[in-house]
Parts: sequence; structure tokens; C-alpha cells
Amino acid sequence: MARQSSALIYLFGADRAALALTGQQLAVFGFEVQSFDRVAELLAAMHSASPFAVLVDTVGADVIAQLETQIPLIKRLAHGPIFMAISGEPVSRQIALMRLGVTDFVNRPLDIQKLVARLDQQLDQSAPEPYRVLVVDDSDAMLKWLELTLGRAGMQVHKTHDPLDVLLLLERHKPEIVILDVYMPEYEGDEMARIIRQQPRFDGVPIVFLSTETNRPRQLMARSMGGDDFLVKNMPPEELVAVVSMTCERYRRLRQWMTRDSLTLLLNHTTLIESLETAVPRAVREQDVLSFVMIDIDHFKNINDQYGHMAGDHVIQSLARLLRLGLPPGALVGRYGGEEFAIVLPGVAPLHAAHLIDALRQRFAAFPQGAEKVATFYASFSAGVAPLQPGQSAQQLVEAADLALYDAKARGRNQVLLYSATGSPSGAQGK
Ligand SMILES: Nc1nc2c(ncn2[C@@H]2O[C@H](COP(=O)(O)OP(=O)(O)OP(=O)(O)O)[C@@H](O)[C@H]2O)c(=O)[nH]1
Repeated sequence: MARQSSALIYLFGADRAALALTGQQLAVFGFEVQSFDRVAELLAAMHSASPFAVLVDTVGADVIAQLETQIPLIKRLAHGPIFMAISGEPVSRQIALMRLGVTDFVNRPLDIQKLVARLDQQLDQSAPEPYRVLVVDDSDAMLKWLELTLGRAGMQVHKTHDPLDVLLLLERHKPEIVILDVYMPEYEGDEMARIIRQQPRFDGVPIVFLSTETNRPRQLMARSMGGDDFLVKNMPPEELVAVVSMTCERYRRLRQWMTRDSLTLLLNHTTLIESLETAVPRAVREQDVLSFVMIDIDHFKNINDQYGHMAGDHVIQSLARLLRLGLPPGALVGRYGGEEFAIVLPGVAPLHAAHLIDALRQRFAAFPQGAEKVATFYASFSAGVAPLQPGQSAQQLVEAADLALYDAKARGRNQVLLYSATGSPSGAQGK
């Protein structure tokens, strides 16, 4: 089967110049784009590397007739959405195209920000992370049954028969639900729930008790100890899957609301700092490199003053998307404050980090910004990169990156500087 890449987009159309422009604009947001003006070439490419999405942008009556044979061929090979750029197509024609396989329509001339928002939405839906479940039960048979039933439903199950492992496993796997056996030889489920609830960082994780217990007062007692639900052990598998899925989904939404910034969907300030505080000791333990980056959009006050607050918000969102899609897996990206961003790069050496950020700086500076009824303009950012040094705390690392950012601003902005302990920034990436 063809390999599917989450950021790969194929453009198909007759106008090479228009495709090239769209390709350039999508590349700014971290998408990898390839353009085709012949359907045979597009199909051949789809055979070898399946894109996340296909965008068909074809004008002219002669090609419309051809599309009726081409779209079904594209659909047969597509694993993701097929977008089509249209201008004033009647609804009946749109329905006919949908029946052939088109999943989404976008209006011509293309509004790249809106297109990217739609693509982002599809990306989030196309790659749902499996729910993470922790099960604690002294019976191996019960653990196996839970693992098999929930695993078959696509969940990631971690299991233990030792209640004393619970805190360690919570820390390691960040489960979105804990299923606790009520009666275990040495410790009872409600006692474990109370221990879990003592830790503020696990305070919200749903705990569901699993027992043969049908005694209502006993169930209520267990729930008063910090459990969220009570399941009986011989319940049908589909009921178990439904309850666990709903509980995980609710917790995931709540977490998203608590940990993400609503404008950009990046990690919020508190969560980013917490992630850094976890990543620093881990890097020390594993003797691995780690880089921390602070980014600030240049002259952002002027952008707001000149083009309006909404255009300013669009600039923030476009940089957020670029950072979300343009950094290696494992990067933790957060909105640090208004027009400030911060990135934790575990396993990335400082020079490599500076190069990565500088490539994004160039793409961002080349991207035409704007909002409805606002003239096109360009924005830029400055960044400071600091490597984790021996004995350094998370707070000191933030201060080092902030100093390098301050220097990048002082030296004229639109540049990336590497922090140097001697006070003179090194490894500068220029304009
Ligand atoms: N549109 C918009 N503006 C914001 C948001 N958060 C903060 N700001 C504005 O961002 C501006 C930040 O300006 P400053 O910190 O003075 O610096 P600057 O103009 O970016 O200039 P330099 O950092 O010196 O290049 C302020 O005017 C804030 O009101 C936001 O969410 N949306």
C-alpha cells in the first residue's frame, strides 16, 4: 500500500503558474506540496506516496467534462479528502461532483488562511490519537480480557496487577482513564483512588471502579473516595468500550480546554512550562540534548495599529500553524504570551534548532499576510535559541533563550540568535 504522509498535498490543475503559487503559499504553513497538470502523473504519484489531501483546481468547460472521468480515478487511490476549487458552480453541479468523489469545495480565488484552517480540521479528524487506558486488577485473566477488549477497539492499554505501580504508570503513560479493581489483596481500589486524587496533576483523570460489587451504598462510598463511575465485571464488551470511550473523550476535551490556547490551539503558557519542567530532568537522565526557543513577532503593535486587531490575530494564527506543522515530531510548541511563542525541542542540538527555526523564519517572512478588506502585508519574527547546559534549571533555560531573543531584537529583528554564555550571541542566523 502507498505510504501516507500527513503533510503531503497533491495539487492538480491545468494552470501551472496558479498551482505553483498555491503550492508556495501552502508550503509556508508546513505542507509538502507537489503539483500535476496531467492526471496520469497524479495517479502514478498517488500509487507510490499517498497524500493527506488532493486539491483539484481546474478551470474551463473542456476540462469539466474530463473531470467526470478523472475524479473517480483519483477517489479510488485517495485515502483522504479531495478538495475542489470552484467559482460560482451551481449546487446541482456541486452535488454531481460530490457523488463522483469530491469531499470539500473551496472558493476561487483561494483564501489560503481559510484553506489551511479546513485542512487542519481534516488533519485533526484523520489522525485521532488512540485513547490511553490504565487498568489495575489483581487477576491476570481480567487484565487480559480488558486489554483485548479495549485494544480491539483501538485503545492503547497499559496494565498492572500491582496497585503500587499506579503513580509511576500515570506519570509515564498519561492515561485518560484509570480502571481500578475494587478488591485487591493488599490495597483496595478506593484507597488507590484517594492516593491518586492527592496528586494535583492527576486530580482530573477519570477513575472508574470495576467490581462484582452491586451493593449500592458500597458503590457510593467508593465514588465519594474519588471515583467517577462504577462498572460491574461481567458487563458486555461493547458496553465497556462505550463507557470507556465516552469517559476518555470527555476528559480529552476538558484537557484541551485547560491546556490549549484557544486562538492557536497550541499549548498554553502554564502547560508549556510544565512540559519544559518535565523535559529538562528527562534530558539530564537520558544524557540527551535539548534546545529551548523563544519567538516574538516583530513590531506587532504596528501591525495591530495599521491593519487592525483581527489582521493581528491572523498573523498569530499563521505563525502558530507554521510552528505546528513545520517542526519535528516531539517538539512541544506553546503560545507563551500575546505575540510570543516558545518551543521545547527534546533531542535537538542547538545549532540544528537554530537552523530549523531560521528556515521557518524565512518562510514566515515571505508569506503574504492579510485579513478580509485589508491590504496584503508581510510580518517577521525574531527568535532566541538556548541549549540546555549542565546543571541548568528550566527557569534558567527560559532566561537564556529570552536573552538571545532580546539580542535578536536589538540587532534589528527578523533573525534567530543562539544564546552564548559569554554574552556575545553566536551562531547567528541573519536576515
Ligand atoms: N491582535 C492581537 N494583538 C495582541 C494579542 N496579544 C497581545 N497583542 C498586542 O501585541 C502588542 C505587543 O507589542 P510590544 O510588546 O510593544 O512589541 P512589538 O510591537 O511586537 O515590537 P517588538 O517586539 O519590539 O518588535 C501589543 O500592542 C498587544 O496589545 C492578541 O492576541 N491579538
